[in-house]
Amino acid sequence: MHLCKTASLLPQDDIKMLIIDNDYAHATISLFGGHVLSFIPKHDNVQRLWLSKEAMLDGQHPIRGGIPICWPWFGAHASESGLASHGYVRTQNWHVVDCADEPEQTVVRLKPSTTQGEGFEGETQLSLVLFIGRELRIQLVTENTGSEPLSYTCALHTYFNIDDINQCELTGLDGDYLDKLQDYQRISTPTPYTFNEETDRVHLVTPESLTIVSGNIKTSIQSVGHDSIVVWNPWADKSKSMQDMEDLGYKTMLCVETAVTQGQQVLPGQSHTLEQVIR
Ligand SMILES: O=P(O)(O)OC[C@H]1O[C@@H](O)[C@H](O)[C@@H](O)[C@@H]1O
Repeated sequence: MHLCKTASLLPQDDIKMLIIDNDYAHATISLFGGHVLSFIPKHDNVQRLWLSKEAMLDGQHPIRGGIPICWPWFGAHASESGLASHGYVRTQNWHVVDCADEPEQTVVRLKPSTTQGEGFEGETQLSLVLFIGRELRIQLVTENTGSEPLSYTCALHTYFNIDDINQCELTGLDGDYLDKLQDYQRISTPTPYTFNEETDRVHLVTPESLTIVSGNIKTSIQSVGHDSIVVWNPWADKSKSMQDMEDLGYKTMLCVETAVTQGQQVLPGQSHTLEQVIR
């Protein structure tokens, strides 16, 4: 396929990278995983995404950082514990279906090589649509092409770049969350929402807009088509235990994930779009 003018394909390590460089932003997308690794809007030149210095770019392991695509399940598989966490499309090769330069953005559509895999019965078409301009809009579109109703979970598992987790506040969430570190106990969201320990929380709320404020970096996040927001930081001990994360990596990242954790139903012939907009 012909790439649009603002796009180029470059090999890096064992992965093909799609680079978008237009008047508004610079972005890097790994075709392994359909995975956005970097988004820098040119009006402020601030990197919005965090990528681990130890990330494995070998085209086999999931990439630690950027925006992993979790699909067709989020977290552990519901019944088969041996299957990969967060599904199988983040470790698949994706390809560019089309790419278009518009006046204020570049629009890129990617598809994985297959949507079928062990642990999932659905017949589907899956696309990732990226609108890269002053903001990054990312849409994960699942179409049910089979004759049976479909149910799945998914997430845009974004790792945000922050100055310092100890001086970071997340605004826009309230109500209770389910604490994955305490057997899914229901706990009330702190105000202000700041961080001083390992955090792995499923907020069963659907705010349209959230903001992460940390030093000079202020990132706004809008979500559509979700049933939850997941907030994750592995903190010190877990970072040390993870091969693909530098020991102090947890200090400069916060995952705020636009997610469907409760199960999305899609009727035959219908589709569902999970969307996150990052400014
Ligand atoms: O190491 P992975 O599979 O990329 O997952 C990272 C984290 O992802 C989060 O979404 C989960 O809530 C955590 O439980 C998990 O540890």
